[in-house]
Amino acid sequence: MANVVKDDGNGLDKVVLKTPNGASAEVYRHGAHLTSFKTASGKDVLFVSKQAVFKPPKAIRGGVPVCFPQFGQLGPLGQHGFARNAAFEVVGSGDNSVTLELAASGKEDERYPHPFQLRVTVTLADESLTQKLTAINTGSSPIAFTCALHTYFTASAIDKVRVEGLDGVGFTDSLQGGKPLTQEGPVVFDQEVDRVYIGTPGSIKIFDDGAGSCVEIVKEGFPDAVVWNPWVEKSKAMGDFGDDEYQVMLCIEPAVAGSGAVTLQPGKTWNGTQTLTLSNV
Ligand SMILES: O=P(O)(O)OC[C@H]1O[C@@H](O)[C@H](O)[C@@H](O)[C@@H]1O
Repeated sequence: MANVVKDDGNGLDKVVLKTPNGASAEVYRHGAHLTSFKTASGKDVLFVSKQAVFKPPKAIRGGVPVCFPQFGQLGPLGQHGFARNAAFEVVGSGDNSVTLELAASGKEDERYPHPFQLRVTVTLADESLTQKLTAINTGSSPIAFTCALHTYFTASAIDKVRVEGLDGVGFTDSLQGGKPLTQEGPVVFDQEVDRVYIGTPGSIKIFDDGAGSCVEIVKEGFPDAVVWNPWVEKSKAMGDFGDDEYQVMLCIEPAVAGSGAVTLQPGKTWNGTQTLTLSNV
């Protein structure tokens, strides 16, 4: 069931999805931002900061900001592009799904004077959720973009979490000026982490020994994955993030980043998806 809520209490519109067995998801029109995914078995998969600001154009801290048409600082635009700051329209819904669209005219930001359509479709099932990002070049010249589904996951405690699936994968370390390194073993968190893993496998798993759960991320179309935890000092420096919240979250972000930008010819379409599936371990 897809239900549009006209005012979430902050004056913003959101769409609530529910399955008959009790799974739910919430997607804001602002940024096509997924802010909640609760499974039928009762697990809250996504983290949203208690300090998050629900005031456009500011991006919401947590859930899944859509970074488009630029990931991070990989281009002339502001950090992570402008889609996460923009108002989307609801253009379709099904039993357990909703599609939101940004019809960009090319006037949104003078540093990116290209028309495009960006669609985000969220489909909910009892223990899984799929997010599909579709970009269409609606202009008359090629466009190039990088992007990410900047997914914030909950963690019972950050020292109880390990990320499997990146062993042997090369990454650039954003905390060392983009130094190229290779992952050895699982990714664990005992300090600030800000890395772009390049050319990753299609499945990455987050094991949370404190919660006795595993979230599998299956991605297509996104060659790369960003792994981020702000740790102590960066948490304190962010106004919309609690000082201690780095202990209960981590970001794994399917991305087009280190592998280089996608070039899309006029009239052509690009798709990227991630499916998040919860299981007990
Ligand atoms: O504060 P923002 O713009 O939402 O970015 C959060 C983080 O996003 C991550 O993707 C970047 O790798 C980090 O460097 C950045 O700090």
